[in-house]
Amino acid sequence: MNFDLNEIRQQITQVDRSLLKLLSERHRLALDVARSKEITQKSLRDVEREQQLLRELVQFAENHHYQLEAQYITQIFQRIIEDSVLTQQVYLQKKLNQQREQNIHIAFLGKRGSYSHLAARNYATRYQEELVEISCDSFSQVFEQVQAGEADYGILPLENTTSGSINEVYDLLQHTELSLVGELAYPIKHCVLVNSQQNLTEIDTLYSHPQVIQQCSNFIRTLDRIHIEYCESSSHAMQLVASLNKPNIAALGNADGGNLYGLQVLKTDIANQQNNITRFIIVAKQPIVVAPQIHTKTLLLMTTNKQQVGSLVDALLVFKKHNINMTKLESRPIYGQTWDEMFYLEIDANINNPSVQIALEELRQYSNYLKILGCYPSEIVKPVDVT
Ligand SMILES: C=C(O[C@@H]1C=C(C(=O)O)C=C[C@H]1O)C(=O)O
Repeated sequence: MNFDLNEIRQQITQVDRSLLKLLSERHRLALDVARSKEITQKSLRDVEREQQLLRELVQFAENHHYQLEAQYITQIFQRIIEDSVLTQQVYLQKKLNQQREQNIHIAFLGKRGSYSHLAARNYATRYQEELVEISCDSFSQVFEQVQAGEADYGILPLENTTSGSINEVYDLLQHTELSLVGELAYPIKHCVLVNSQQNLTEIDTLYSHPQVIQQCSNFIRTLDRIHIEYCESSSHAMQLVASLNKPNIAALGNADGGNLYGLQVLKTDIANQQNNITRFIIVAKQPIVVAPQIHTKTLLLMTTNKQQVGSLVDALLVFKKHNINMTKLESRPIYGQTWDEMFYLEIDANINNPSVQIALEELRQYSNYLKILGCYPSEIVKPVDVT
């Protein structure tokens, strides 16, 4: 038995490299699968195959006495499968929409290090593009930059698992000519960021964006006599705290962003909910076509006839009749029309599918106004249930 730490660590490094090599091999095979499905038009996701695969892996480990927990195996392979599905999606979408740009200009709220910036980086990486950053001061500026052709895409947060819908973005969608072309789920991990390692009790002022403050309200309530300074974005807050360089102030933001401004993490994981994820949408000037093999979502904007009793129910029943799953229903006031409401409906559907087109035609009978805001690949890969 060898107990030399350096030597054992060298062996671990070797094993990790072998794992990486195998992961890259699997990644390459996923691309071959995508090419095959491009020809056969077979659905990209095969839940039965995934379940079978996971069950067999757990059984295989058990038969070989690997001493690895079933849950551990399942979680790791669910993550691997997620990468495989998204890799295939990107391949099919790039082929179909003939994206040839070397780099993509993405407009986002805030400065470098904001959550929107980190999500934009993620989106560009997923599509294997070089990101050209276009930092904006407001959500409306993100829309304007894309409209003006300064940016290819705009990235905007639509909802968060802790604080819910981002109304301002929903309202801006009411008036835009842009189309939704994608979505992205980004895990949000809020931290307290400071200039130097001080004690939490020395802090009397917190700087951040209102959404972040709301998402960390339980933690903030535990602090004595704290003053809140609202900022345009969490990155503005981080930059301000870094430039003021005072011991009594802190920014709430993410560790990666804080790092860009030379801030240190004083406390991590301060959000009310551990599972704090923001769903971003990606907007562009032109709509995209989504390959039929891909799990697709469509966002609709609709008003119903208020004079007609049960008009919203009638509208929603159209989806039931056509076996279309609705993933979200949101309502927002219409400015200038007191008590009138605009409905946002997100459905699991591809508008190029003839049966979906029939359903949308039927929906028009129950709506005064109906607009397709966009049809886009769902980039949220729900893990299969293997219990
Ligand atoms: C790779 C495939 O595509 C998807 C990804 C899977 C995987 O990575 O193992 C399994 C089934 C599909 O949901 C496949 O169909 O085999």
